[in-house]
Amino acid sequence: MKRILVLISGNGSNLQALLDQAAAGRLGGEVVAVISNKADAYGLERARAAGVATEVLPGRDFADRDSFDAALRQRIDGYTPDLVVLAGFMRILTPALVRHYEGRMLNIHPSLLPKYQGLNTHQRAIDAGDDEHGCSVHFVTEELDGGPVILQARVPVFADDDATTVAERVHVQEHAIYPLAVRWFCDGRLAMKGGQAWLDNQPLPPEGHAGD
Ligand SMILES: Nc1nc2c(c(=O)[nH]1)N[C@@H](CN(C=O)c1ccc(C(=O)N[C@@H](CCC(=O)O)C(=O)O)cc1)CN2
Ligand SMILES: NCC(=O)N[C@@H]1O[C@H](COP(=O)([O-])[O-])[C@@H](O)[C@H]1O
Repeated sequence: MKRILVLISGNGSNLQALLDQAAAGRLGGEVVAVISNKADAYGLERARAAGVATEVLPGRDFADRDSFDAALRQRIDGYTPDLVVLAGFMRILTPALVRHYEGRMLNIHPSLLPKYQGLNTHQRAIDAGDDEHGCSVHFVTEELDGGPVILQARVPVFADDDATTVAERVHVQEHAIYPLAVRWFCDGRLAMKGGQAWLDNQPLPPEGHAGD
């Protein structure tokens, strides 16, 4: 059973999707701990309700990004995870930390990468007049939201949408594709090699695995 550690900063709906799949025996691994950089993250309640260990590491307790990441690495490694999953973890990670977990750290990003790296992606898609938007699961690399894409899901954007309605539509897709990508990793089907995502020993295209 692979050991999965999840990093959060907020609501934790993606964490909940992972917990639900794990409880149903469909994740291929167990969530061994949840670490948040925000003490008020509701995702911590979700983890506790599932009997999963939780820790809080407030960014404000550290003088700089390097010292925070050094402490975070120590906390993470204490759980000896096979996979580290960012699920709404809202901190940019230092190159040293990313290198330590490269190939075994995933992120869910609320856009069709490489479009809209960074924050505020739903409003940016609306402001651009996009009629399609979505989410991407990718390996985490030093380049912010620039890691190789594993899986994407698309949603329509309607004229009367706002950032909240688009976010709700994207969340539904996130909760489907993230557990799938994590399952692929836990089953030994997914890897990062030469800066590319590979599934079943085949390199994935830039947009990730095409839906079935
Ligand atoms: N080195 C990397 N770090 C992180 C990656 C990555 O691919 N490489 N993915 C992000 C996740 N993310 C979007 O998916 C993201 C998270 C946070 C930020 C950001 O600008 N954070 C600010 C603080 C914002 C806040 O506190 O609200 C910061 O850290 O200064 C951008 C994108 C996770 N990290
Ligand atoms: N750049 C990172 C980022 O914006 N991630 C996004 O934060 C949300 C977390 O929701 P959750 O806490 O309910 O899982 C998700 O929509 C995820 O794509």
